[in-house]
Amino acid sequence: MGVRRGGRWLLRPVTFGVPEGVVGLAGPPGAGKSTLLATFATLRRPNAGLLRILGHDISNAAGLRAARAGIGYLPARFSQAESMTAGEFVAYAAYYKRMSASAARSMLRRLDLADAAGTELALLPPDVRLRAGLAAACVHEPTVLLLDDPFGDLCAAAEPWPTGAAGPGGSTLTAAMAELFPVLRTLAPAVVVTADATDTLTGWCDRLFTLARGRLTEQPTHSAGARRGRSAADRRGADAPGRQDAPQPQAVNALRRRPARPARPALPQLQLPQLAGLAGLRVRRPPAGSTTGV
Ligand SMILES: Nc1ncnc2c1ncn2[C@@H]1O[C@H](COP(=O)(O)OP(=O)(O)OP(=O)(O)O)[C@@H](O)[C@H]1O
Repeated sequence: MGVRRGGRWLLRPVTFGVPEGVVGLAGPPGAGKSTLLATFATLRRPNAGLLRILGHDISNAAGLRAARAGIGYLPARFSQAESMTAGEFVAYAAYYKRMSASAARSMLRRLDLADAAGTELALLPPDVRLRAGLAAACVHEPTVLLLDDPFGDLCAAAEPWPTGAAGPGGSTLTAAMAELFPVLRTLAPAVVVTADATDTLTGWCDRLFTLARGRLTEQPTHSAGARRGRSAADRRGADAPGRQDAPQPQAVNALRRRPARPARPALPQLQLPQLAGLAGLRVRRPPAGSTTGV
């Protein structure tokens, strides 16, 4: 199939298949990754050729309906829902997928979101917010999971801070990826995940492709074991002996090529009761022995 947009081929007509496992798709901004993923998600039609999903030809209504039932799709910017709590967001997804509220609750538990369920998406750290997005995309247990730039916020959070101070850094990103990728593998038999930088996905996927100037090219994936070994080393901490001589993780090198973000004004450090007061809420103290803290 082929995909065109804005008068040019984003994917020149080509025959290919997406196998089981985790398939990475990397390419520079504007290369067409989001458009290709939206095509896989059946939100767009191919401009040439035929697209079959799970054996269904999506050019007829019955095939389209059957294919859609097996697809989970997380667009790049689901943050429009940021004033919803994680629990509301997953419940809303369940409602639209005609799943029960208990399916939503079970997915929240499965993605370790029970404590975060009552917190607005905007207030959650990027990795937890991503897990909420995954829970919403997978509440109906899809066979094909399409994730558009899911690590974008994590990558941005790992950038050095514009003040010049060291940010959380690539080791935090690598540790988060080391936790997220095994989870991704359990969510659907086939997972397609995009990123701007190839290095972000190298070592994590079973197959890795780049999309540039309308062509898909398969790249070496390197072994996931090497990546796991590196993340274990990263988690041992920046002060570990020999750390400074060690090669930088590839993900960090990729981040360095990103343009710096504008500086954010420093926020005063407020305690929970003050924040709640600003929002007009009353804070209930947790019962003694509670681990949630709120
Ligand atoms: N609404 C539109 N109308 C016309 N052309 C568009 C439109 N949106 C995007 N395009 C074109 O499609 C190209 C691919 O956009 P797409 O968002 O799929 O790229 P991408 O690789 O996902 O990039 P990014 O990571 O920046 O989202 C863009 O370079 C642009 O030329």
